[in-house]
Amino acid sequence: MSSAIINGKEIGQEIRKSVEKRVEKLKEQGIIPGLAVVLVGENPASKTYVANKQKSCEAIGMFSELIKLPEDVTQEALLDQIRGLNEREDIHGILVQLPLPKHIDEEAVIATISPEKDVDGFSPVSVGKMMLGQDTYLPCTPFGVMKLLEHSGIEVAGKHAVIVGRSHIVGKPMGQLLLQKDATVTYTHSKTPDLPSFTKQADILIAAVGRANFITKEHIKPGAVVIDVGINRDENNKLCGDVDFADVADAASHITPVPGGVGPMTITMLLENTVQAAEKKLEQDKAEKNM
Ligand SMILES: Nc1nc2c(c(=O)[nH]1)N[C@@H](CN(C=O)c1ccc(C(=O)N[C@@H](CCC(=O)O)C(=O)O)cc1)CN2
Repeated sequence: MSSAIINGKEIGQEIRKSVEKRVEKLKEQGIIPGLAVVLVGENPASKTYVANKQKSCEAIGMFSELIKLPEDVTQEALLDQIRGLNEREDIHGILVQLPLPKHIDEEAVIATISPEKDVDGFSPVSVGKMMLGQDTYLPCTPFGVMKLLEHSGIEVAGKHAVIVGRSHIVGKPMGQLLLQKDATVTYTHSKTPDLPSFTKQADILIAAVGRANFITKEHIKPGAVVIDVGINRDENNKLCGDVDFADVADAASHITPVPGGVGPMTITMLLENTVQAAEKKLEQDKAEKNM
């Protein structure tokens, strides 16, 4: 069997074109959607992701501002920066690049971002709303996976989705979004005994465990859709996912590559969420004017 490769770069570009049109519309009404990106320290991967986020914003006419803080910034100084951004009229979305240095309380930082500007969808308010199926900003990576499935014509309802991984930013919300589309969801993780006995039941397998080439053919039911959320380096320092692509490709009906699969969708959905935030703010301002 040969599998269809889901091209996240292409699908992401298509979505970005429609987001760009919405940016143009906002600009006609005097609004430039603005994203503030807070980067703490010198983590090389984080620096690359942040640079890509800024470049992607600028490419579709959005405004982006980088707030670069030293590795030893205090918790209070970081919270002050976020409180300041919460008040700014020209900033519609705020994100704090993760991971943060160990001395910083990540949960407190995320909880300080105003829910109206939480375009990463990580704050307790956003997570609660997502769980309840209410209107909110969805976390960009799981949101991007849902878009990949939709654009690839993959039906989710009635399917058995198995998630490998239980992180707050990918695994947990991923299962929730699939559940909301009527999939039957099983969560597994690095400590699940006899993992293949679970993953082999998956019509849709989401690998988000953070281990290079961890998922092999023995984990896959023939014809399964395999979505690789991992971003790792192998023993030769080559970028790779959680799925051993060469081993699994023939068994899967559809598969995402790394790079070029889920990764580009994460930034695409960040653009979508930020434009949504600017649109909501405009509507709110109009409603207040008419009161
Ligand atoms: N505040 C956040 N922090 C982090 C998030 C997040 O969504 N919000 N996710 C990850 C990192 N990340 C975005 O921040 C991210 C990772 C990877 C990619 C991507 O496009 N990957 C490319 C390969 C890039 C490369 O060559 O290294 C791909 O897979 O094709 C985008 C965004 C953790 N932190």
